[in-house]
Amino acid sequence: AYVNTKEILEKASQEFYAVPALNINNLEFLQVIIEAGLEERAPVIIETSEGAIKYAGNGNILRGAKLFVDMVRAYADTIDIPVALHLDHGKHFEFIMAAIKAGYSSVMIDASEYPFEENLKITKKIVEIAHSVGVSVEAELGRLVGIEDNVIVEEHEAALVDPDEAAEFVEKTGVDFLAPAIGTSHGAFKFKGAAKLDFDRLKKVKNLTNKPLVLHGASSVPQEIVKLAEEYGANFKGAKGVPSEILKEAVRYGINKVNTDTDLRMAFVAGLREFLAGNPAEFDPRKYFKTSKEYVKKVIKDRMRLLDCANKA
Ligand SMILES: O=C(COP(=O)(O)O)N(O)CCCCOP(=O)(O)O
Ligand SMILES: [Ca+2]
Ligand code: NA
Ligand SMILES: [Zn+2]
Repeated sequence: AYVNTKEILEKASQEFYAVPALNINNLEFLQVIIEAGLEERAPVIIETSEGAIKYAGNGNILRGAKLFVDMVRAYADTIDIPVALHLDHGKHFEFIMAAIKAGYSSVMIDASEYPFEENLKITKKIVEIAHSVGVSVEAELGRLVGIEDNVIVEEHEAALVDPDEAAEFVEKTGVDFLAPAIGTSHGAFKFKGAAKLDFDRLKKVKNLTNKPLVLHGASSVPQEIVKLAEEYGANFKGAKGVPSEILKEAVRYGINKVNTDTDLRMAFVAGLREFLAGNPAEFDPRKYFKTSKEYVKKVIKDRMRLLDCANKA
């Protein structure tokens, strides 16, 4: 069934587990996400960035948003696990409104690079609009460090969430779930030294807001996948993610939505490189993504179990 993201996350927050939020840009990732959800009996949160919407719609924003809603609902309306579609990192009003108009379950307004009062004002406006038509809202406090396409934030501006600000922010904006920056970053090259998240801030944000919380930049970048891809020509020197143990701890302290994109991308490209190296004669697009899809599906199923949302559908 096609549901509101808030429904999935409120339950997760009550029961202290988390749900992976899985980014898609094409049909193949959607297919394996749905299969994984059905096999693990897990709730599914699918999300698309603004870049994904541009990509799917050949630059036409409303067409891209509509395409994703129709693709996701074609699956969601025909299966018995809850499925939600979320706009990830909505930074531009045009994309947020297109997602709402197209029928997304929820939208993120990411105004976290602006000063607090500005972020609050912008977020409040989006919440009023979205809530008026039953769409739930995610917002972000603090800044991620790192680069992922157009999700680029200057390193020196990196600032972790201020827990006292979080309480005021949630109170004044009415936002449904919050992404507090606690030390992660987007992409495959996280952390300067050892992987470390600021759990002290996380616990405070949870206690002060009592809202479902979102961890961005949460991919683990499993080394076996990095090695496999490199065996077939990839160059992922220095790739590093969030270790599973740290993710589990984040869930214990109140994280309920775990944004995962890089791990899916790495698994897909490792599988693609391996398949193409071993099948020089293959050119059927229903065949040459086979290994990629198997690897992505396994990453998703493992993460559903790690976050304890398996059998929670
Ligand atoms: O927090 C995350 C995922 O973090 P991860 O990189 O650790 O998987 N996300 O919000 C996903 C970011 C997707 C950005 O994609 P574009 O390239 O389309 O802009
Ligand atoms: Ca941000
Ligand atoms: Na998001
Ligand atoms: Zn993110």
